[in-house]
Amino acid sequence: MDTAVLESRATNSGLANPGGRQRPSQAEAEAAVRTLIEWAGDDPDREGLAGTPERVVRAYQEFFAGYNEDPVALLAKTFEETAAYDEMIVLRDIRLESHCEHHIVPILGKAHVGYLPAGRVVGISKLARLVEVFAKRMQIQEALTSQIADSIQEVLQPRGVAVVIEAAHQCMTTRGIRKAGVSMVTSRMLGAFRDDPATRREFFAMIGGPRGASYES
Ligand SMILES: Nc1nc2c(ncn2[C@@H]2O[C@H](COP(=O)(O)OP(=O)(O)OP(=O)(O)O)[C@@H](O)[C@H]2O)c(=O)[nH]1
Ligand SMILES: [Zn+2]
Repeated sequence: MDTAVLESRATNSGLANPGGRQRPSQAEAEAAVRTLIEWAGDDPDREGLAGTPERVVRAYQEFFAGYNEDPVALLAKTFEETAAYDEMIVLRDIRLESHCEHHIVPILGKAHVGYLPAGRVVGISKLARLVEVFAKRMQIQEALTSQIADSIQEVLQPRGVAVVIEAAHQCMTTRGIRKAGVSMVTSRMLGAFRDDPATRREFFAMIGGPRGASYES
């Protein structure tokens, strides 16, 4: 399948970079941060805060770098010389740092990604990079989970994909209801992982089952 077809399929599933709209300039973004500082009740011109708008904008560039990345291109390079390996491939305990789209505060946790190859495999680091591409956007955990699984299914067309995410939402732990220690668990099972209970069980055995919040929340 050529890249154009893959790109259009990814776009149809809402996977492509949703940017495309005209972005404000860096100066406009810094001015917005300055407004928030004033709104919070502090003086943006005092020494400690003078460089803060610029620093916050730089931090946002890191937090939201995923809008500049293309998940389809990331998975495009595959290998077929696998000695006919056709068992499950699982990358577990991928550190996840995202931001919730409702409050723009951190979501911290772990992702586990598995698939059953159909002839070709992808470099294992690419699975972790794929998690990053979608995590470094404003997210809800359900969409993040689906986007990771769906892009692997669309691009690699394996016999199945499984994604599990366990994460703490700081919008629940540090504000609002303030329930520390709560984690949210989401999963997306496609192909054999959805249809075959034994495959699903094998995957959960390989990731050790959702193991609770062993990350900082
Ligand atoms: N389903 C889902 N909900 C999320 C996620 N991240 C944050 N939320 C929730 O999104 C909801 C937003 O609800 P609102 O009532 O609009 O916002 P709010 O008044 O700040 O809500 P509280 O957090 O309850 O104070 C909250 O219940 C959050 O807990 C997520 O990844 N998935
Ligand atoms: Zn939130």
